[in-house]
Amino acid sequence: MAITATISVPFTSPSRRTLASVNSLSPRSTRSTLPTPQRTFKYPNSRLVVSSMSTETAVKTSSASFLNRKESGFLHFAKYHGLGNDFVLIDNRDSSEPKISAEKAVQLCDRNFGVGADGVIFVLPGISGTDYTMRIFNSDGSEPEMCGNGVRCFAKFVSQLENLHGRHSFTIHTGAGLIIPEVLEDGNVRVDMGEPILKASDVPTKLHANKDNAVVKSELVVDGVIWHVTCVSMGNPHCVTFSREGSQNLLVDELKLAEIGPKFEHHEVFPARTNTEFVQVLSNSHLKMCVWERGAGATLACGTGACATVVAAVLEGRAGRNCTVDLPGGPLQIEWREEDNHVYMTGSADVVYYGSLPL
Ligand SMILES: N[C@H](CCC[C@H](N)C(=O)O)C(=O)O
Repeated sequence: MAITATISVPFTSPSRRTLASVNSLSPRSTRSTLPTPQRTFKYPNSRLVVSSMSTETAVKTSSASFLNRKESGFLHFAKYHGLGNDFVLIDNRDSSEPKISAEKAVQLCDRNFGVGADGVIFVLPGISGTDYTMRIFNSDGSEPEMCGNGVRCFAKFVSQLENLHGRHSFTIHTGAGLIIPEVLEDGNVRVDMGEPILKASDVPTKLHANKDNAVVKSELVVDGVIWHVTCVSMGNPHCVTFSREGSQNLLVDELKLAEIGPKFEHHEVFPARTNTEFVQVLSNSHLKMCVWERGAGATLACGTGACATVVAAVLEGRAGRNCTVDLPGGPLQIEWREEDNHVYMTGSADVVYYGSLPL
C-alpha cells in the first residue's frame, strides 16, 4: 500500500550570491522567485511514520525554517536519496573540517540505532576556486573519493540552501577531482563525472593489463569460480562483470549478492578494495545492474558504478556509449562522450526529511 506524505517545499525570495567562475565553466542561471509548490513523495510498500503535524501545519513550517536551524548542541541534517541510495547531508559551509567524525558517521548510518543511510555527505567550502567541496563517509566509516548518487543529492541540497531555481550548476572539488553537477528544470541532475581511469595500477588493481594499460574482460577467480572482469575507476575503484565460466550472460536477479559481493570487495587483487557491478545486457543501449558497494554493501543504486558499467560495456563491445542503466532503485542515463572522453550521468535526487540530533 502506498502512503503519500505531502511536504511543502517553499521557496523564499532569492538572496544575493556572488558567482564563482572557474575556468570557462558555464555560469549559473539567474534566480527567480517561484510560488510555493506542493510536492508529494510516494513511498510504495513501506511504512512511513508521518509526523504529528497536520498538512495545514506542514504548509506553515516551511523547509526554509528547517534549513536555517542553528541551535547549538545539535547536528542538523537533511536526508536525501538518489534512486534509494540514501545519505545524510550536512551543511558544513562554515568549516573546512567535517562536523562529525567517521566513527559518528557509522552510528548515524545504522538503520536500527541511528538515522539509517548508505553514507554521510558534507557540503564544505570550495578549494582553488571551486564553489564547494564534497566529502563523504561510507556507512562503514571509510572515506571514498567520489559518489555519483551522492553528488546529485549534494547539488539539490545546495540549491535549497542557496535558494537557487531554474537551471544552474556548481563546481565541486572532490577526491575524484573537479565534478560539475547541473540541476535541470525538471529537477533531475546531470553530472559531468570526468574521465574514466583505466590504467590498471591507477584503478587500482593488481590484475595484469590485457588491453592497452587496462584490464578488460580478464579472468578473476572468486570463490573457486572464474569471472570475466573489466576494471574502471571513476575516482573510486570498480570491478564490472557481465559473465563467468558457464554463464556468458549473467542473470542479475539470480545472484546471491550478499554471498559473493564481499569476496570481490576484499579480494587481494584490489588493494583499496572495490565496488563490484554485476551486469545483464538487455540491448545495445539498455543494461540492468546490481551492485555490492565498497564500504556500504548491497545498495539500491550506485552512480559511479553505473558510469563504470557503461565504460566497461563499451570496452567489451557489449553496448554503445549512450545507455539506460536499470538499478534496483531506478534508472540512470549514462553517456561516455567520445568528443571529450567524459562520462555524463543524469538522474533524480530527492529530499525525504529534515532532522536534528543531539551532538
Ligand atoms: N561506496 C563507494 C562510494 C559511494 C559510491 C556510490 N554510492 C555512488 O553513487 O557512486 C566507494 O567506497 O567507492
